[in-house]
Amino acid sequence: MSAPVQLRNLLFVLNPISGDIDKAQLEGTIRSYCQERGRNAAFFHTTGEDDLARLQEHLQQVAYDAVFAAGGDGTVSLVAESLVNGSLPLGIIPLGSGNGLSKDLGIPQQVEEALRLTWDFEVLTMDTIRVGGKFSAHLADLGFNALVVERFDQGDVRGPGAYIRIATQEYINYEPEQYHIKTDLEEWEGPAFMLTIANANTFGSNVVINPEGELDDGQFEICLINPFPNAAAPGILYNLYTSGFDSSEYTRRLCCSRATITVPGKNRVLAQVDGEPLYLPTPVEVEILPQSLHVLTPKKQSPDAAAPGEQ
Ligand SMILES: Nc1ncnc2c1ncn2[C@@H]1O[C@H](COP(=O)(O)OP(=O)(O)OP(=O)(O)O)[C@@H](O)[C@H]1O
Repeated sequence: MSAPVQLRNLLFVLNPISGDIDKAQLEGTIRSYCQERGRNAAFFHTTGEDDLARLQEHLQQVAYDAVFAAGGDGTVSLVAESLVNGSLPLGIIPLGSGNGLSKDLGIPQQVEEALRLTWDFEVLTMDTIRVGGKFSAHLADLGFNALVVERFDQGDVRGPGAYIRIATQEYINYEPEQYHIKTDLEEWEGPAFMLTIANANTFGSNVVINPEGELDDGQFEICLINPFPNAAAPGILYNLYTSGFDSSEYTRRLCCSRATITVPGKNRVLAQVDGEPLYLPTPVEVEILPQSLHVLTPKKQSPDAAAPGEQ
């Protein structure tokens, strides 16, 4: 699987509802940016219904050199799944409220700067994960955060303020679940406040749940936050925002390439997968798909000489 050196025909998958940006204007910006650099831009609009099947069908009918997700984490995950195990690279134009994977990849958060990936890029071939049969490119979890993501998804208010308000309300009465985890390397059993299955490092909120995790090492991490007394909460939060996940006595990470997660007494469990809440049947089987997705990332050292349009 190798990506073409020059990208000419580009598909932009747009989520009309993500981000607070005018999409007609955005299409115009993308179209003229690409035209000026000799690229062709086509657009695919998500509807919220059958988007994966429709996109896969479209990609079978029309040949592109790369597919860009212009939306939030959900749109990025959708486009990534349509490209997994294929030869086309994924580009990301971050528009959502979190944009976790784009941040982990070092992609600029401004549209005009992210568009530079259409002509100036490196290709990373990263791992992806299957969690209970669902595709995940970034982070999935069971426990407290999954509950907050579900409540957030059901509410009308967006943004970090709404997320923090819901998290504070839910924290007061939250009862941690008991989990049994069997990986290809070890076994763990106990209660957990939160259990994150991490291919990447950082949530869109900038919480670093999996410091040092590599996107292309053929492994994923299960990051556990064990139940903790209220007095320990500020310290744990501080660690999460300062890449200090491993410094707490209440946290632990299991590194593996396969795992079975059982939740005693439950035949399904609430999860969030790449930002989307859903129920997974238990036991939850998790496996890595090594080096299964090409992604466009900014060049580490862009040559000053290469001007737009020269490629
Ligand atoms: N045309 C549409 N109408 C309604 N919902 C849509 C449409 N297109 C996609 N969706 C839904 O949008 C969600 C994905 O949103 P996305 O992640 O792109 O943006 P976001 O929620 O604003 O960002 P973030 O995930 O970063 O918070 C999915 O649940 C998908 O089903």
